[in-house]
Amino acid sequence: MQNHLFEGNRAGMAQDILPRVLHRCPHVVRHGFLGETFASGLREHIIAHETECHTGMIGNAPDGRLSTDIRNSRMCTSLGEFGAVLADRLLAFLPELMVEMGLSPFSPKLLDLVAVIYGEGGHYQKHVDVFHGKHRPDQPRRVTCLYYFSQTPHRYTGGALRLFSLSQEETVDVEPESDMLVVFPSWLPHQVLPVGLPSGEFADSRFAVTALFG
Ligand SMILES: O=C(O)CCC(=O)C(=O)O
Ligand SMILES: [Fe+2]
Repeated sequence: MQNHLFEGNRAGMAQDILPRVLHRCPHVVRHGFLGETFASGLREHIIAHETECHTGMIGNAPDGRLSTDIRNSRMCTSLGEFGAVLADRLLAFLPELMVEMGLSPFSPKLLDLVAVIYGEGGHYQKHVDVFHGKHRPDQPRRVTCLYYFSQTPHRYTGGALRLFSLSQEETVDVEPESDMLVVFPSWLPHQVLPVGLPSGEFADSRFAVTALFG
């Protein structure tokens, strides 16, 4: 009898909860997250540190060879005071953002924070952020926060963030704006659509900070 009840509940859950998880792209968008002064200050900071922005590659070949096939972007970890301010604000906001996405709140810990710059030919193929690679298997990522800080209207082409539901049937395209925050669970598949940079100017690139919490 108990088994029947359990089976019944499980079937109910599958009908009720699974489709909502499978076909949803849980995410939160906040326009004007830290103010234009912060966004333009961070932009000027990164432009001044252009020489410290290195091409970020991913080892996808069996021999661990790095390539720009999966991801073509430059990364900068020298965010100065901007990084600390952003991390603090995100830590303060995350509990309410989790509730807004319908996900369980947790005590977030900052795992990674990096500025990512996409110029001509920049892109990031569909991926999830959950795995931290073989170096830190003990710290799975739970939430991805993206803070965009290219000037609006932007001078690059393309570059939308595409979110996919787990079923792959639903997609949401988010057009980055200056001082905009986007948050989603790190298990959600997502992609950066190809970027063009007609001016060729580093200052006109697609700028974002990726902050990962676990
Ligand atoms: O910049 C974006 O819109 C997404 C970047 C991303 O997926 C990542 O850094 O893991
Ligand atoms: Fe990602």
